[in-house]
Amino acid sequence: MGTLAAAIPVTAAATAASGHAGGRRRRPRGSVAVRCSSAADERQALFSRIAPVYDHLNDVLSLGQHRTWKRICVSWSMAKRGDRVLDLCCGSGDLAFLLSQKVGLDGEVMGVDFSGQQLQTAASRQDQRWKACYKNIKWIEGDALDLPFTDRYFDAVTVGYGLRNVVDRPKAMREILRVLKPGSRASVLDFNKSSSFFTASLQSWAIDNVVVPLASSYGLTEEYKYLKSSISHYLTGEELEKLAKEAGFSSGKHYELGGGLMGNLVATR
Ligand SMILES: C/C(=C\Cc1cc(O)c2ccccc2c1O)CCC[C@H](C)CCC[C@H](C)CCCC(C)C
Ligand SMILES: C[S@@+](CC[C@H](N)C(=O)[O-])C[C@H]1O[C@@H](n2cnc3c(N)ncnc32)[C@H](O)[C@@H]1O
Repeated sequence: MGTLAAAIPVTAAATAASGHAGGRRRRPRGSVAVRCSSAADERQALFSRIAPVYDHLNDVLSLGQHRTWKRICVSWSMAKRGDRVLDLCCGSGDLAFLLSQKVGLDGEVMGVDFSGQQLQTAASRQDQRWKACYKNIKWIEGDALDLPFTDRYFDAVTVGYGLRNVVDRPKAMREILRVLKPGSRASVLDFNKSSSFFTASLQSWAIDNVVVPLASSYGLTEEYKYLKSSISHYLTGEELEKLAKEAGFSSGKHYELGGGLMGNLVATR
């Protein structure tokens, strides 16, 4: 049974955003975007379940390194002061907050995620932060496969650990292309599906022997076991570059980070 997937504003500000988003793409009157994918529902539920401890476990399990990888992802998006940018699959907002500092109060940041719980975490983090620029962020509950924005709307898009988790990656890349202005970039950070036996073995060992056991102490064994299987079903850097070109991007280049444990695709429209 699918559930309604629509840009349901999380806050009053987001209500404005969905209006400011250049208007939604028009659907025939009376129609709704219905997500008929139990896999998507399961992932939405998974990320909602882990929302309360997500940030903490990321910091502990990566020894804070994920923040470095996210800064690189945002830097490579080429977002600059005054830009209108999208953090897709924003979760608790790490990349959106980094983008906010890049674009400043003259710019706009839209954080989109289909997990209301993740967005609630993001919104409460925003309330607790003192930097004035963070007022330029709006959180929108929406689906990466059916973005509530008009064509050529954004100057940059970031996706942090999101593309691996969407159920239709080619469709997600086509949506990202659609909402990007010509010549603009998508910067897609995720785990690297390494061709190096050593790196792949280290990554697998760390997840089996550190990540999952610690997650188990929070009652999240299955959620973090999903992490390992999702990486095994992800795309290699070369396949990500091909995915970008097939979606219509003029170029796509994948760079390994963190000794090959992570990777970042930079795709230019
Ligand atoms: C920010 C990171 C992962 C986000 C993330 C993505 C997912 O798809 C998940 C799916 C299910 C549960 C959780 C997640 C999730 O948290 C990357 C850093 C956090 C990782 C959980 C830790 C990865 C450890 C590395 C394999 C080894 C690090 C070695 C060294 C300490 C740098
Ligand atoms: C691992 S988290 C990444 C969060 C954040 N970008 C970060 O870097 O920490 C993946 C996020 O993608 C979201 N997500 C997965 N599929 C989605 C979809 N089809 N539409 C919107 N969000 C989606 C999940 O709800 C989750 O918050």
